[in-house]
Amino acid sequence: MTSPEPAKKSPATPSASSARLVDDLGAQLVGPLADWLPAQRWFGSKGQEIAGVRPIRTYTLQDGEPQLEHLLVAVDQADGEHLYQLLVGVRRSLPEYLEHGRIGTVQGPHGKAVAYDAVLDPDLAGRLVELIAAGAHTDELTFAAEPGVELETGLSSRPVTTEQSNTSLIFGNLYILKLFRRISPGLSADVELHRALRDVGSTHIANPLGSISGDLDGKPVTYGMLQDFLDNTADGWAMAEGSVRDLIGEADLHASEVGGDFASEAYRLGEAVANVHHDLALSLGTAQLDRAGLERTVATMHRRLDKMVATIAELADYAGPLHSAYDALLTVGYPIAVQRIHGDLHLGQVLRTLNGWVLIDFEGEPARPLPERSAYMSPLQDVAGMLRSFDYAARHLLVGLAPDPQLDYRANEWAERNRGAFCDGYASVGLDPREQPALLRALELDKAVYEVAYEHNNRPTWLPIPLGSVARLASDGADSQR
Ligand SMILES: Nc1ncnc2c1ncn2[C@@H]1O[C@H](COP(=O)(O)OP(=O)(O)O)[C@@H](O)[C@H]1O
Ligand SMILES: O=P(O)(O)O[C@H]1O[C@H](CO)[C@@H](O[C@H]2O[C@H](CO)[C@@H](O)[C@H](O)[C@H]2O)[C@H](O)[C@H]1O
Repeated sequence: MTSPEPAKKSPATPSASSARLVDDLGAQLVGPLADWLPAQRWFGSKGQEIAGVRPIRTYTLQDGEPQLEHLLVAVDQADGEHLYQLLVGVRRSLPEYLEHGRIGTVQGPHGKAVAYDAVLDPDLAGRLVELIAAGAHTDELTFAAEPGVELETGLSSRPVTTEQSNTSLIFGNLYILKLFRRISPGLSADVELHRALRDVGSTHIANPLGSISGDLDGKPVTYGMLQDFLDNTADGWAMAEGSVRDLIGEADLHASEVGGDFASEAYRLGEAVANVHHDLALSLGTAQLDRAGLERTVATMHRRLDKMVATIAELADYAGPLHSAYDALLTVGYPIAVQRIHGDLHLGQVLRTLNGWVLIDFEGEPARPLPERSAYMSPLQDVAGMLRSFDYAARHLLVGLAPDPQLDYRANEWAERNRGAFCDGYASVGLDPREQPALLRALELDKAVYEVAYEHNNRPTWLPIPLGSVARLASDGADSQR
C-alpha cells in the first residue's frame, strides 16, 4: 500500500527563499514519534504497543524558519497499520510557548534543530488557510476553497482546547479548520455530508468553506475541512452538565423544578436531529434494510461485542443478554429504514447557537473503518447515541462520589426526563423512535459497548458510566424485545 522510503517533494507553494532547516525530517522522527504519538489525545489504538513508525511522505509547505512540513506516517500496531497526518514545525530553538509541542531534536545541514507540533504555532497555522485560499495544488495534495467562497487570510490562529479525535484550529473567530489525524482512503464522511446538507439548505450545520485533500496510491484522501466558525455557542454537553449540576446542588428538587432544566432544549435538539435526518434522506436517499442487510447488521454487532469481551473483562458478565438483545432484531415485525446518518451523535457534537441547534463532526465513530461509516444505517442509531449521551451527562458528575441512592435517583430522573423530551421533539418531525423499541435497545447497547471500549482506552475513570448502562439495559428490557 505504501512506499518504504520517505519521499521528498517540492513545496506546494514556494514561500520565503531562506534555506530549509532539515531535509529528511520523516526519517529522523521515526524514534521520537514512537514516544510522542501515544501521548496525543487524537492517537487511536492507545491500548496497543507501537511496533514501528514508518514515514510515508513528507511535503514542505514552508521553507525557512520556521519550516512547515506535512507528514504522513504509518504506525504499526497489533490491530494493523494505521496512517496518521502530522504537521511538523522546525525551528533552531523552541520558544517557551511551543515547548509543550516538542517532538524531538533533528539534524539539518547547518546544525541541530527542534521538530514540534506545528498546529500550536500561530506563525505556521495561517499558512494552511493561505494555501486553501490560493488553491495550491501538487500531485498529491490539493488545497481548495468551496465553490464561490472567498477566504480572508492573515487571521490569528488558536487550537481548539476541548477533547478531540482530530485537531481543529480557529482562525480569527471566522473559520475553523479540522485536520483529520487518522487517515483512511476515501472522501471523509464529514466533508461529504456537510456538502450534501449545504446543498439542500440545511440550517443545522456550519457551512463548509474549503478542504485539504490528496491522493494516496490512486485513492482520494481527505486531510482537512475548513468551515464557518460559530461564535457565541455552547455545546450540548456543557449545557447539560450545567443542568445536572443545578440538580445535584438542589437535592430536594425534581429535574423539572430546578432553574437549569434542560428539557425544552432537549426537545428542540430532537427536532433538529430529525430535520437533519430528513435533509440527509432528501440529499442522499433512503432504503429499507432487507433480510441480508439486517443479518449483516446483527452480525457486526455480535462481532464488535465479541472483540470487546475478549479485551475488556468487565463486559463478560453481560455478553449473554447483549447477544440476545441483538438477536431480537432478527424477529422484529416492522420495516427498518436506512439512510446516511451522523454516526457518532452525542451532546458534545451539537452546538447551541443564538438561532438553534447545529450538528458538527459527521465523521462517524472514529474507530470504525471508513466504508462502514459511509454505509446507510438506521437513523435511530443517532437517536440511540444521543439517548446514551443524556445518560452520560446525568451520571458523570457522580463518578468518584460515595454511592448515594438519592443522587442516583435524581440522575436517573434527569436522564429519563431529557431522553423523553428529545424523543418527543424528534417525533414532532419524524418517526417516534419509541415505536421501534427492540431496535432502539439493541442500538443503545451497541453504542454502550463501543463506549466501554472508548473509556477503557481513553478515560478509564469514566468506565463505570457505560458499564453501568450496559448492566441496566441488559437487565431490563426483556419486555421491549418486539
Ligand atoms: N463550526 C464550529 N464552530 C464552532 N466551534 C466548533 C465548530 N466545529 C467544531 N467546533 C468545536 O471544535 C470541537 C471539535 O470539533 P469536532 O468536529 O467534534 O472534532 P473531532 O472530530 O476531533 O472530535 C467541538 O467540540 C467544538 O467545540
Ligand atoms: O471525538 P468524538 O467527539 O468524535 O467522539 C469520541 O469522543 C467522545 C468523548 O469526547 C465519546 O463520547 C462519549 O463521551 C461523551 C462525554 O464526553 C458523551 O456525551 C457521549 O455520549 C459518549 O459516547 C464518543 O463516544 C467518541 O466516539
